[in-house]
Amino acid sequence: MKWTDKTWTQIEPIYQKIIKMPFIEELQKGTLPLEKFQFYMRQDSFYLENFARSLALIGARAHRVSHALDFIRFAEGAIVVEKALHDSYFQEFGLSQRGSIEPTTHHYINFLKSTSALDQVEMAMAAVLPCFWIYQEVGDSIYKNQLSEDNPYQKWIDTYAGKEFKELVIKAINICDSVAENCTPQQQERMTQAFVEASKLEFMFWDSAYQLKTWD
Ligand SMILES: Cc1ncc(C[n+]2csc(CCO)c2C)c(N)n1
Repeated sequence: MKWTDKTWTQIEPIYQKIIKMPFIEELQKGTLPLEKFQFYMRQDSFYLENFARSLALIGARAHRVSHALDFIRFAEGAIVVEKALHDSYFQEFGLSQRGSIEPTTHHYINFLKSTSALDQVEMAMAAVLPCFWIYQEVGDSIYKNQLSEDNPYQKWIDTYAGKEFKELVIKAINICDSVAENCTPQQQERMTQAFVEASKLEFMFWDSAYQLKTWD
């Protein structure tokens, strides 16, 4: 059994909880209060910038040059493609400043940075995989179950439900499976742990946006 198949079954309960979150259900219906989406977008803009730096660092540390190139391209994608989504929403919703990094974003960013700098590169690859894979599953699930045709969050949905994004995710999944093959069972277990932790942080990221959770 592939490492990714085995590992996804571990986070299936977290994924099921994510698709039933009010943030996701209301995003799907288009009824999510603008204030909550704006909070999410502002925090996500900090997240993306730091996530891209982690991807570039993983690229630099990858053993195979083809993986280095893939991660450098992922890093570029995080800045170019998703930043464009942010810029258009920042403009559309009149967001001028992003404010400051709130607790969950702070936690997630620092988890990614320390994992990609200090842990074995295979663990770092596993830690960034939920960011790709969960977004693709959530994007697909929203797209399939969508009722409203006039959704202010359609651009967000289309970014993650598209064919292009799916190909990117398959690439990230295949890289993890190929590095896992050369790992010991203990190392594979540590990869799984990093994957599970990042999945919990994905849940928390949406939950904190829904609750507008700040340091104060
Ligand atoms: C909290 C949070 N987690 C994941 C993503 C999705 N995402 C961000 S960068 C990237 C890879 C390259 O495009 C992906 C899939 C997000 N936007 N915000």
